[in-house]
Amino acid sequence: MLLCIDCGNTNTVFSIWDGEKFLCTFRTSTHHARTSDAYFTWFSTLLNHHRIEPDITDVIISSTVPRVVFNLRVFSDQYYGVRPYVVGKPDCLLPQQPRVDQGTTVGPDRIVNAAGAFDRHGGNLIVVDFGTATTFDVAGRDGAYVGGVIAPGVNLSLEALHMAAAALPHVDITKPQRVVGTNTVACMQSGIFWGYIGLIKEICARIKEERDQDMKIIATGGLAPLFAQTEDLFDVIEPDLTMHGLTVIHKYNKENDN
Ligand SMILES: Nc1ncnc2c1ncn2[C@@H]1O[C@H](COP(=O)(O)OP(=O)(O)O)[C@@H](O)[C@H]1O
Ligand SMILES: CC(C)(COP(=O)(O)O)[C@@H](O)C(=O)NCCC(=O)O
Ligand SMILES: [K+]
Repeated sequence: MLLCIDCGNTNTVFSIWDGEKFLCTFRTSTHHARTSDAYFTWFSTLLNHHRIEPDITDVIISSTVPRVVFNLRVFSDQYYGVRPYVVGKPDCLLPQQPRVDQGTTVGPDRIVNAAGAFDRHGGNLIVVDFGTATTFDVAGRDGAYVGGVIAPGVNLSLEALHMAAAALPHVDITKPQRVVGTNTVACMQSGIFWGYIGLIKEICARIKEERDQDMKIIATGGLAPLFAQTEDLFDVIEPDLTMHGLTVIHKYNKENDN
């Protein structure tokens, strides 16, 4: 069985793939100081709770936080005797090489999103990923990551208002009833919600225009359904897209004897 680990700047997600389906998905906050033993304590407790006894033979990791990779490698080695594939490292093969400026680093989550989306939908698409940052990851006709857009994440934007302005409270995002808010919280929610609707529409339209092609738009991340409520922004919403991409890259490595 394959353990897929997707480590974002806010949350780290573990999923076990049995070759046909994901058996379970567990989420914890990302902390670079978490030790291999702490990962195991957390993970094995949840597995016991759900009465899952996996036979983990392979591990693949995507991490947007470089510092956590060391402890995840130790975790994989100590507890499963497995050398993990780490997306973005030279010893993890990619089905398609990213086509970006020389010397630039691409977030591994974005490469994984492009691979996962290409596997399900073919080439020429935009993945909108609502994470700590909101990213637009563009995959070309052959499925390669060819670039994209990085915008501040939804919660990050709300937090920034709260941090910088003494009179603005911490608020959670929801769809406001009206555009014109009649209290502080409603005003802030309106700014972020409708601002994001505009941002998503404008960026996707401009990407399509720039590439002179119609492109499928796939959304992932917890907040995708919230924005899809109002308008037809996405062709499809796939919460497990990054995890699926990890299984695709793992399969590619196996098929190529890596
Ligand atoms: N279902 C959800 N509802 C509301 N907020 C969410 C949901 N899922 C994620 N978020 C928020 O989106 C932000 C990023 O989430 P996540 O996808 O875990 O980011 P990352 O992959 O960068 O770690 C967090 O601030 C989190 O609170
Ligand atoms: C853009 C990101 C911060 C998004 O990370 P996330 O929101 O998933 O935590 C991450 O993909 C990253 O650090 N990228 C490196 C720069 C790039 O992709 O061009
Ligand atoms: K992400």
